[in-house]
Formats: sequence, structure tokens, C-alpha cells
Amino acid sequence: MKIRTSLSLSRLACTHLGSATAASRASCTSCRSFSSAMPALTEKIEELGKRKIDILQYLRKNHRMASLGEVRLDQAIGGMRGIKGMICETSELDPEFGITYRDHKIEDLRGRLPTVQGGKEPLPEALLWLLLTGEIPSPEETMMIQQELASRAKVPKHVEAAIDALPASTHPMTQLVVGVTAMQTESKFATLYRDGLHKTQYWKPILNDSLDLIASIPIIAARIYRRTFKDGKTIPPDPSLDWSASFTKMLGYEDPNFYELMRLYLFLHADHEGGNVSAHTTHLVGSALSDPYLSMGAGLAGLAGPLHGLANQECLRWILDLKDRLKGQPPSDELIAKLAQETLDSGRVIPGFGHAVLRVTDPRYMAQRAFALEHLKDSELFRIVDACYKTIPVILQKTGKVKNPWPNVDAHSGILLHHYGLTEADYFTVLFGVSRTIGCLSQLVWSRLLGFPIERPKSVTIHWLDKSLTDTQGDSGSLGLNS
Ligand SMILES: CC(=O)SCCNC(=O)CCNC(=O)[C@H](O)C(C)(C)COP(=O)(O)OP(=O)(O)OC[C@H]1O[C@@H](n2cnc3c(N)ncnc32)[C@H](O)[C@@H]1OP(=O)(O)O
Ligand SMILES: O=C([O-])CC(=O)C(=O)O
Repeated sequence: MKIRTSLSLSRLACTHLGSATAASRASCTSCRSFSSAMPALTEKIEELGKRKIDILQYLRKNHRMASLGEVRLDQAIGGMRGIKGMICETSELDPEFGITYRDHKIEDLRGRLPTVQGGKEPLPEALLWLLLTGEIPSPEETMMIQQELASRAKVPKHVEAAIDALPASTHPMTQLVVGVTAMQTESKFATLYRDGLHKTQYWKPILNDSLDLIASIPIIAARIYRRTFKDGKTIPPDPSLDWSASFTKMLGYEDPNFYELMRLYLFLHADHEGGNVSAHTTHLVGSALSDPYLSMGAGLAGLAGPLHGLANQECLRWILDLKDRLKGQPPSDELIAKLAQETLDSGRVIPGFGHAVLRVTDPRYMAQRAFALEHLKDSELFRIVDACYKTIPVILQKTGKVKNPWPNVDAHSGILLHHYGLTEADYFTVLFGVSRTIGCLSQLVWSRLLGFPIERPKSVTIHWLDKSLTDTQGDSGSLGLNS
């Protein structure tokens, strides 16, 4: 499917050493780092980077010791909620309004980012451009990055072999982590670092590796799907299609409405500021100058946790369980309340509800709900999700401890995928992971561009807490408690 423009683009040559011969370019360390990283995109990132670096330098010089807030004991014990301890440029999460991508709300971008001709949903490759450059791309720029990704989409044989060495029953997220990590052999950053690349240049091969990985991860992900859930025969990428449609086709689906859903899905799940588990892990590992393949592999391992990305598979299971119990009857508040209470009583969480930062219904949930209202209004599973949307927050509120009783992104995605035939819940987080490469790797490019150091917060022992807090609060401490 084509974007709303016709543009013929050849691969752009390296501008760094404009007139150098191919042989001299191939032997030049700096030039090799530039050679295939899209000069038009690189220049835009560099331009914005200069402005941001100036601001950071000014702030460092004039406000170095300014406080961003105290750190309380409950935050140290409670997963560092609310501590402002890192910088992320690509997106920001407001508890009341949800995520903004470079200051643009989800619902605004759903009318502004380029789409395919005749389509409605934003193209994730256009979002990648926005996250990297801070600018909404033109259709021509979107086409440029789309073609760039299509030309980079390839997976070495040893990566396929590494995945194929695992039993087909291995959880798809484990296979994804293995595949992405095995791609590390391709890292240009790792090679250039060993060759002595100057630190101000790191971000360029990081960008180069990131584009390669974003381009290729759909091939890895589709291989996993085909070997675990289908006949094992792979379907090649289709360079005439956009990134999402080509991926969907590789999975084995060709419904244009499913292509639209996947564009929306891959757009919505891409980025959620810096502190979520997958982004923060990618950032942390990357701060040690591990390359994008290793950093993203680690981030994906974090995404595979049921309190984070894996919640979407748990959600579909929960809803299917409810459907079985309904035995064809319309969903009743009583039955939903009963199942929810059983889940809570057994010491489990209700998947797809709650959030560490959000205090409203996730706008990503609302975007999926809007899609469902348009495309699958009559689906039984949608009716169940709709009933849960009205019933579960009340039940969670009654517990008195859940800070956010409202649904998050994971509460909706499963039934949409299920509607188009992708029913294998264990696979859902892989789709999330494919999308998240866009956000995590854009963050990684920016972390290296801004020259952030290795991340290393301070930890303390319970003894240290006991001693320093009780000394300053004037009580005698808890030293006798366990004796
Ligand atoms: C893409 C994403 O990652 S979105 C999140 C996906 N995860 C889920 O949907 C899983 C279900 N939700 C949860 O487990 C949580 O709401 C989280 C992990 C998302 C956020 O956790 P927190 O920030 O610790 O939430 P909060 O401060 O509200 O937790 C307070 C208590 O409420 C409980 N709680 C929070 N959400 C839920 C829930 N959906 N069901 C039952 N209990 C819940 C917590 O487990 C905690 O209980 P505890 O004090 O007995 O340990
Ligand atoms: O922000 C979080 O902690 C979790 C989340 O919704 C995401 O990463 O998409």
C-alpha cells in the first residue's frame, strides 16, 4: 500500500566525505559510521541535538545544584515512583492526560501523522521520524524512512538458526530476546567503538544500528509466529508495503482492516517516556555503551513480565475465561464482579487495570476502543470488554489500595487481534516488543547524542535506613525488633 504521495528515492549517499572514493570511505572509521544512516534524518536530529545540548549546558552551568524534589522512604521502598531521576526527550507521561509523543497527544496525532492512501491510522514509521527529530514528517519524509527501513530489512542466517535451535514451544518472548540479541553480530556501533570512535560520534552508529534493528525485527517476530503457531513456512517481507502491513503479511494475514489495526497497534505501543520497565532497562543497559541489540534485548526481557507488556496475554485469557462462564449469556455485572473478586482473593492482579503513573483511563485504551466501536461493534468479546470497562474500576476502587482503577493499554489490544484471527495470546507481547523498538531505540539515540553517562543510582541497606532515619527522628530505632 502506498503513502499519499508518489516519490522515487534512491538510497542517499554519504555526505560526510562528499567526494571521497568508495574505497577511502570504506576504510574511514567516521565515514563508515555515517555511510548508511540517512543523511536527511541524521541532519535533522543533529540540528535539534545542538539546541538541546546548548540548553543542557546552560542549565548545568547555572542551576547545577537545583533540587528536583526530595526522595522519601516510601519511594525508595516503593519502586522509585515519582522520583525525577532521568531525562527522556521522546515522550512524556502525564497522570491525567496520558502519553504525549514529542508534546503531541495520541488523539491529535491520529489526524496529523501521514497514513497510507485511503487509510486513517498513523504510520509507525512516521512516528519514528517524529520521535527522532521532534518534527511531524511530510509524506515525502515518511516515504523516505519507509523505504529506508524496507531496504535494511534482513536477518542473518545464524539469527534464524539461533531461534530455530529453541523448541517451538518456547515462549515467543524468549525467542524474540534470543533473536534480537543474536543480531548483535551486526552492530556497527560495537565495531566502531572498538576501532576508537570519538564519543561525540557514538549516536550516529547507534542510529544506524537502531534503524537496522527496527527494519529487521518484524522478520524475526514473524519467523517466531510461523514456527510456533503455523506451519513453519516463512513469508518474505513485501517492500512495496508499509512497515506494519509488510509485518502483518509476513505473519500470514492480508486483510486491509487488519493492516489498519496493526498500524494503530504499532503506533500506540511505541513509547511511554523513560521510566517504564522496557524503556528504562534499554536505557540502563545502553548507558554502559552496550550496543542497541544488547540494550533492546534486555528491554524486551523486561517487557516480557506480566506486570508490564505480558499483561496483554493475561488479559485475553481472563476475558476468554469470562466468556466461557457466560455460556452465551450477555455479560452481567454480577458475573464480572464474581470473577474479579475470585482473582483478587487468590492474590492475583486483574490484568489490564491499574498503572504506576496514569490516574485516568489510558488514552491508548480509548484509541483502541474507538477502533473497536468502528470495526467490531457486534463482537461478543468487545461486549465483554465494554462491560469490564464499566464494572471493574468500581471493584478495584473498593479495595481501597489500588491507586488507578482504570484500564490501561493492555486491557483492549487482545480482543482486537483475536477478531482478525490472531488468537494466540502468548504471541501478543511480541507485537508490543516490535512496536517498542521505535520508542526505546529513539530514546537510546538521544541518550548518546546528549552524552548521558553510565547510570548508577545509590542503593542503601535496611540497616543504613534504620540507623540514619531513627537517629535524625530522635527515636531509639528498631534495633531490638528481631532480638
Ligand atoms: C504496558 C503496561 O505495562 S501497562 C500495565 C500492565 N500491567 C497490568 O495491567 C497488570 C495489572 N496491574 C498491576 O499489577 C498494577 O496496577 C501495575 C503493576 C500496573 C502498577 O503497579 P503499582 O504502581 O504498584 O500500583 P498501585 O500503587 O496502585 O498498587 C497498590 C496495590 O494495588 C494493587 N493493584 C494495582 N493494580 C491492581 C490490579 N489491576 N488488580 C489487583 N490489584 C492491583 C497492587 O498489587 C498493590 O497491592 P499491594 O499493596 O498488596 O502490593
Ligand atoms: O508506563 C509504564 O510504566 C507502563 C506502560 O504503560 C508502558 O510502558 O507502556
